[in-house]
Amino acid sequence: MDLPINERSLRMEAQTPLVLALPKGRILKELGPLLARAGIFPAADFDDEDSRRLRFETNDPGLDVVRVRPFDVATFVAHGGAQIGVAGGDVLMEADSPEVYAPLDLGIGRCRVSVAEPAATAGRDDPSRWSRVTVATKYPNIAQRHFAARGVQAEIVHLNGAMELAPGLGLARLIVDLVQTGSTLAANGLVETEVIAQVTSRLVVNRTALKTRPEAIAALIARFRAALPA
Ligand SMILES: Nc1ncnc2c1ncn2[C@@H]1O[C@H](COP(=O)(O)OP(=O)(O)OP(=O)(O)O)[C@@H](O)[C@H]1O
Ligand SMILES: O=P(O)(O)OC[C@H]1O[C@H](OP(=O)(O)OP(=O)(O)O)[C@H](O)[C@@H]1O
Repeated sequence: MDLPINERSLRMEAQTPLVLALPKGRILKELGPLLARAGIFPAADFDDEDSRRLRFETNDPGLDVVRVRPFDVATFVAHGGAQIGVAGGDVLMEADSPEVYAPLDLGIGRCRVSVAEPAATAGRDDPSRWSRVTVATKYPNIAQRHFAARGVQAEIVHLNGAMELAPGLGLARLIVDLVQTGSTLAANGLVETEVIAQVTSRLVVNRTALKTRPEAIAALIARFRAALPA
């Protein structure tokens, strides 16, 4: 019997593996044990840093994983290329996408997004009297929103790393960056002056996929939830 086109495409979609986008780097290292407790075992070369493959099957024929840069997890999930992913709260705040739903805090990648400035000048004048300030950051949206809420216009110098160098080299007065132990700031003569947000990594889901494949996605969320430490 011929099925109507909509029903046919829904059935085909239900047979396609879900794609889980995972961030390369430090979060992936912390995520390993959690994936194992959730019963998700990617193909053996997933852990091989020399492998050029980016998409991997798992022990579950209904689930593939892709390994992408941390910021790109939000983009893949927002566009529906990956239906589910793991992203830091910093990345989610920066992307601020209505298509990305974050139902589960995984409690890993714990740090904060903060403002920092040179120890030598910190506290010298009153920030509430500034009308503008130069800020070096890889988080232009977070920084702009943070200062705009205080009536200060942030002029952003967009860097992808080593923000801590910027004040000393005259690129910006302040930085907005991640802080965990504070040792990177201290090693570069900076002090944390304000915490903008606490950060952990979240399980994220594409909102449309949540409607089109609700059972498969709910089952995966439940597996991650059950894998969290009590
Ligand atoms: N010092 C830290 N302590 C704890 N979590 C951190 C720390 N630095 C980053 N994170 C978390 O890990 C995520 C990925 O950071 P990581 O440093 O691995 O990648 P990145 O250097 O930002 O990525 P890229 O390779 O694309 O530049 C961040 O988005 C944040 O949520
Ligand atoms: O407070 P701390 O414990 O010192 O951690 C903070 C540092 O960690 C992150 O950098 P990362 O090590 O990921 O290097 P990156 O700049 O290449 O992203 C962040 O950008 C800080 O530089």
